[in-house]
Formats: sequence, structure tokens, C-alpha cells
Amino acid sequence: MLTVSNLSVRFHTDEGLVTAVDDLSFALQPGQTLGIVGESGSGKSVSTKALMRLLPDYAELDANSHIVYQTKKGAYVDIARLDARSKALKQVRGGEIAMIFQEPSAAFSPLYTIGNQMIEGIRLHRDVSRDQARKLAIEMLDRVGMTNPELRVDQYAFQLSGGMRQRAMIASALVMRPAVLIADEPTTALDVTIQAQILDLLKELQQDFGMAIIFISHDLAVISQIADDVLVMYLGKEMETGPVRRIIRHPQHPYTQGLINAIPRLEELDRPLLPIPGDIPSPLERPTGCVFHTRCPHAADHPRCHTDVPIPAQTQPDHLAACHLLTEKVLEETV
Ligand SMILES: Nc1ncnc2c1ncn2[C@@H]1O[C@H](COP(=O)(O)OP(=O)(O)OP(=O)(O)O)[C@@H](O)[C@H]1O
Repeated sequence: MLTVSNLSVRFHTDEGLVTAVDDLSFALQPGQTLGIVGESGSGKSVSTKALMRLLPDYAELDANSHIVYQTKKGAYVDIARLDARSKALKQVRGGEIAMIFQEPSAAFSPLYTIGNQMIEGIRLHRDVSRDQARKLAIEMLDRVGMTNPELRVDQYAFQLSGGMRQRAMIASALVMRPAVLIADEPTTALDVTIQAQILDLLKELQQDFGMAIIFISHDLAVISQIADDVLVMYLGKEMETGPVRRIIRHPQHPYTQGLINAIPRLEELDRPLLPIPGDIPSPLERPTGCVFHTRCPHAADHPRCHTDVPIPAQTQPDHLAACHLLTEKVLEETV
């Protein structure tokens, strides 16, 4: 339903040109949950905001980028080519692809009640009266587990607890019945118990509504709870993609291996934590060759990693990794 190919996004900033996403390609099937994982600055948010063309004016989408989306009515549109003010783009935003964020306050205005904002959204995409829209809003608030939805609908977002605000944001995204939900770190700011409730809720709603989800997180443990497949990103590039369970059990790329080794484990309290050495380079000074080579434990012995950009290649039919050492089978023994 969504095929992203050669997506590159650059920002023209006072400091220089920032490459946030570089030649990224991936596909999403109906009902699938794709996790996108990577450290801060890896381009997770920018690449998904590009899918809804929610980037500022000084962002540039490379001319080779394509975001081909099949609408609910079956028509194909290349979102990368839509005019910024077109009706088709307005329909894509919210009606076809909706987004929820880490911070619900960013999604709700403090000046309007939750109900008023949901009603506006519904009426933008569906031909219903205000009363019908209000009824749909209350039904959806009830569906996401809000207590007293008839009362909550007339409250402001700041009157709700963090978990309830997150539920309200999910309701306000789903009431438009999008085919794709982009969830950008939706549970990061929540306590772990509430986080688990929200993940369960998203899975339940996905079953009911049959939507596809792109779930962004820096936390592989959270991704493994919700996603079918995972795309691992670093400095705007795809490092590895495949079924989440296989990638967690048999990570191929040295970056994914580093991310997994860095996860603290309750059952191995005496095991020392193994952070990935070094810092993420500045996006203004992107390393040549493989962008991960400055932190990769294997790159020092392999000059090619310093000079040539690796292309994602199949290690299994549904598993890709962008690493010279894997394509040259140098790493075969160690993974
Ligand atoms: N509006 C902007 N102007 C300039 N640079 C930006 C802008 N938004 C993002 N960037 C840069 O693009 C790169 C990718 O950012 P992005 O927010 O997508 O990363 P991320 O993986 O989502 O990280 P985080 O987990 O911290 O949100 C970063 O280097 C960031 O500084």
C-alpha cells in the first residue's frame, strides 16, 4: 500500500546543508506493523514526516524520491509529487495517513476542547453533521478506554493525565479511519505500566480497524513488542530491515548488534552494559563510505568501509543489510 523509494531529505540551515535522510527505500503492506529504530538523529521522524509532507519550507525532498501510496479507494498517488496545497494532500493527511506523537500536547490546542478538535477533524474528512461527528468522537473516546467519554469530550487536553491524553490523541487520529497510522515514540514519555497498556491498545485497534502502523522508537525492546518487521536506521540511512524476531535473535549488521548489546537485561544484572563506542557524528560532517564506519568494531581492518557506501543487500529473502563485510562474507563467522 506504500512504497517509498530513494527518499532523501536535506535541510538548508544557517550552519550548512543537513542530510537527514539518505536514499531510503521501504514498503508497507496493509495491516503490517513496521518498526523504525535508531539512535537520536538517525532520521526516523523526518522520514515519516516526509510521508505526510509535514516538513518545513527549508527542507528539500530529492527529485529522485518517490512515495507511492494506494488510497482507500484504490488510486495510486506519489505523495512526493503532490502540490503542497492540493486537495489530494489534505486528504492524505489524516484521512489516509494519520500520526500520533510522543507529546500529545503538541497535537491538541489548549484553546479548544478535545471534542471540538475531534469534530473539526472528522468534518474535514467525512460528510457528517456536527451532532453526528460529536457522537463519533464520543464513541471513539470510549473505544480507546477513556472513562466517562461524554464528560471527557468537553474537557481540554491539559485536564487529562499523561496516559489519558495519549488515549485521546489515538482516538483523534483513528476517528478519521486512516489506513496507515504513524506512531512517533508514542509511549516514550509514559511509565512502563501505562506504556504496556498503550501498546496493547494499539494492537487491539489495529485488529479492529485493519490499519498498517509505522512505529518509531529508539527502543528495540518496545519495537519487538509491537512490530512485525523492523527497519534499523543510522544517520539517515537504512542499516538493516527484516522480520523483528529474526533481527533480534540474529542481527546481521554490526550497528544492530551494537544496539542489541546495549539493552540492559533484568536477568543478567552482572553483565556489563556494552554501549556502542563513540558519538553519533554531526549530520553536517557525515562520514564517507559506510556512515557507521567511525563506530564500527570491524571497519579499521577494511579500507572499503571508509570509502564505499554499502547498498542494502539480501542476507535472506526478506532480510536486508547494508554492510560490505556481510556481502563479502567476512562477517559470516561472527553473526
Ligand atoms: N527542522 C529541522 N531543521 C534542521 N535539521 C533538522 C530538522 N529536523 C530534523 N533535523 C535533523 O535531521 C536529522 C534527523 O532528525 P530526526 O528528528 O528525524 O531524527 P530521529 O531519528 O527521529 O531522532 P529523535 O529520536 O531524536 O527524534 C537530525 O540530524 C536532525 O538534527
